[in-house]
Amino acid sequence: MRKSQARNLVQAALLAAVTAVLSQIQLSIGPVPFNLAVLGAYLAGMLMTPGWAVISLTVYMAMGLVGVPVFAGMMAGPAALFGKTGGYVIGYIAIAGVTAAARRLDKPVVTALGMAVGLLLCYGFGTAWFMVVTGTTLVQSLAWCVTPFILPDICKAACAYVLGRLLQQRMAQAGLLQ
Ligand SMILES: O=C(O)CCCC[C@@H]1SC[C@@H]2NC(=O)N[C@@H]21
Repeated sequence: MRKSQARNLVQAALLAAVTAVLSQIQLSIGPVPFNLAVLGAYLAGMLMTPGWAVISLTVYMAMGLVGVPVFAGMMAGPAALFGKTGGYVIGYIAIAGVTAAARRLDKPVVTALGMAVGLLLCYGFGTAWFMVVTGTTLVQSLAWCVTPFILPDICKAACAYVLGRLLQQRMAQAGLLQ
């Protein structure tokens, strides 16, 4: 295995682990919890190529699927992934991939747009999944799955942008950035 590939693997694993930890910083505010997993997905997008960002969040999802308690509230297993909030976990992969693809163009506005598109995809998967699993109407699902999170999730995106830029600079100095 080439050195750069090994480095990418380690970074992807680290960001999956960071997302797992951030996912546990949560508040139960209704059927969908508030947590910081989205921040982990954004950081993966800020720090890795699109392919590796997608791999990182897929590893996060796979860890949860096989029983590692990485989902919100230390949940794990197929029942958790296919439960009412499982759609967001697919959405994290979209956030990481779209953010990373937008960041490649190296324009703050494009990165912000990519972050917004990723979040919309995450909300789309999360809400559709929630509706299918619970049989809730669209209006009620949006009230539970999207409305309470818009402002906090924008703040998470802004934090990830600032933190990501700082880490990018440090990683570039250390020769770790692609
Ligand atoms: O069961 C899980 O691990 C998924 C939890 C999903 C929480 C979603 S992610 C987008 C939105 N922002 C939050 O803080 N909570 C919801």
